[in-house]
Amino acid sequence: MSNPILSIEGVTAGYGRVTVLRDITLEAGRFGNVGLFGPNGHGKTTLLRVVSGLLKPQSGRVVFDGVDIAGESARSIVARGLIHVPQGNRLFPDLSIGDCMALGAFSPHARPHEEENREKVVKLFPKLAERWRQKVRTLSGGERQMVSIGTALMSHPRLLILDEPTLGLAPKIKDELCASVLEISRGGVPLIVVEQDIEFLLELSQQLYLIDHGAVSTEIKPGEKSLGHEEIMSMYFGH
Ligand SMILES: Nc1ncnc2c1ncn2[C@@H]1O[C@H](COP(=O)(O)OP(=O)(O)OP(=O)(O)O)[C@@H](O)[C@H]1O
Repeated sequence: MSNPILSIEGVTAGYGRVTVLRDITLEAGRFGNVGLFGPNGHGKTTLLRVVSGLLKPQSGRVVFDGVDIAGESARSIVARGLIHVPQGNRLFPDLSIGDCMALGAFSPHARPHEEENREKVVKLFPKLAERWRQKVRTLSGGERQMVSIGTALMSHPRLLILDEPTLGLAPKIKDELCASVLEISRGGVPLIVVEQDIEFLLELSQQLYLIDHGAVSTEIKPGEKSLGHEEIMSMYFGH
């Protein structure tokens, strides 16, 4: 057991006058990977946006590696090695895969590791190596997701956040992607993952938080309780 690399302490946040997150407290990186789950629209993405500096919280602290980063710019948070892969492949369509990878390594802390990280990405996603000069707009959904995660790995993450990485993927591609995410985790990068596929989330995570109406309604730590698929579903939908 190690210290958490990230602690979210009493975070309240929202959009304009609408409050979405209410006094959220959780931690990541102490036991391994953290899985976040819960019904649609209950604030998971909003929480990730607060962590990565895309949304300023109304109150609370986001402590990454001992420093409160709440309200810091997204750019400086990336430079700390906290990397967020948002939902839905937000990539520049006219860049090639190679360009995306170079862009991922732009941050000063990532540049010295560019070559080693490129090798890791190519090993993890051999399909990308075959299409290195191909433009993003010509890629399939699965390939774009690989580019998104590959670009994040080029940023030399110390903590990697994935928002619904398997969303909308066909079963075979999804299986490939799940295997790659598990491989990333075995490589020692702690993950925070939002995912609707509970089986995958249970396989990947050592610690789980259920986000319900913008608050943590259940936390499951290793050894406390082991939840199966059916119990998780009943937490989701009620009895
Ligand atoms: N940019 C925005 N402006 C205003 N309201 C927003 C914005 N983004 C999200 N919301 C609102 O915040 C609430 C939480 O949305 P959020 O995307 O965080 O939920 P989620 O749990 O990640 O859902 P999903 O699983 O569907 O992505 C929703 O009511 C949504 O309408």
